[in-house]
Amino acid sequence: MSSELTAARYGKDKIRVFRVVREANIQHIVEYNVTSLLEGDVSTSYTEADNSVVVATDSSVYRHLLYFAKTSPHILDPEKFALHLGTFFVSKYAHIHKAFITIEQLRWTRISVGADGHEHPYSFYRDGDDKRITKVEVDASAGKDKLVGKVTSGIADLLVLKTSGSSFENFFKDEYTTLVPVNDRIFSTSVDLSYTFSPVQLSSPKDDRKLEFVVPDGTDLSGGAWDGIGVAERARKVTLEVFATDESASVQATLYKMARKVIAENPHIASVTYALPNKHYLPIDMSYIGIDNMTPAKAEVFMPVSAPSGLITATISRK
Ligand SMILES: O=c1[nH]c(=O)c2[nH]c(=O)[nH]c2[nH]1
Repeated sequence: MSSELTAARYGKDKIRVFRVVREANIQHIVEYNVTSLLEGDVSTSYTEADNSVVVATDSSVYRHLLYFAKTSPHILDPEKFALHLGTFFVSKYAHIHKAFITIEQLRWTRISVGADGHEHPYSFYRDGDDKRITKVEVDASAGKDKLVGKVTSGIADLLVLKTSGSSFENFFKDEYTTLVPVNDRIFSTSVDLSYTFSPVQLSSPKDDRKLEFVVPDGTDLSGGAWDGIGVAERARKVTLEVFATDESASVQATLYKMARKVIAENPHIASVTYALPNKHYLPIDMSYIGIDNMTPAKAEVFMPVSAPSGLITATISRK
């Protein structure tokens, strides 16, 4: 039998880090779960037990992440922070050619206080279980002076439900069809969204603490236009608004409207993928006691079904 190593990637997973940024009158926080993985000329560590090529996951990967959490000017901005960290890894280590940084950001929202409901400068609450996800690849395989940053971000676990404004009719029917068409039903899903930015060319930081973003035409986007935080806010808002207001003919049709709007509102987004489980809530048949709970307008008692669910996915790309 013969075999060979065809892929290898290693690093640190489930790194939990919390950072406070203190300004004179306000404090900012982020809580991240980070995965930081490296690829490069490390095959002998697997095939010959040669640890000399291993940038140890503790001493380098984890300790550098902590150092960057303390010093990076981009810590509050997950896309830029991940690009900064990835750029550092592939720049510092000659034999590391790719870095893969995944950041899951937990929600902390400012508490509103007082009669005017103003935002408190240093008190926060968890206002949702959904996470903001950023996946960054920094690719130095074309050369250490030709770094490319590939960024996909999105949302996970955004649980939503509407009690009307959703139908499912006129679907394909054959001898297996038992599903009854409905013009009004509960629609619930746990939104999994990811959107891909156009790749960015990065320059290796001469000073660790800086990171220049340079797009192919030479325009410096470090200031505003390439705005991961803004995209994330708009994408979450569009997702919730379209979900709430669409007269949904199906999960498929609503998904498509959401994705098109995310692309229309965000010029740097090249494609959008949604994965939407159709979390079924089944009306209970109460005809045994003479009560109509099955016609859509009279359906009030439902059984939430945890499994199975439908799963509707699609990718919509900019033309
Ligand atoms: O919105 C829906 N899409 C489907 O593809 C489907 N299939 C199904 O049984 N119910 C639904 N609902």
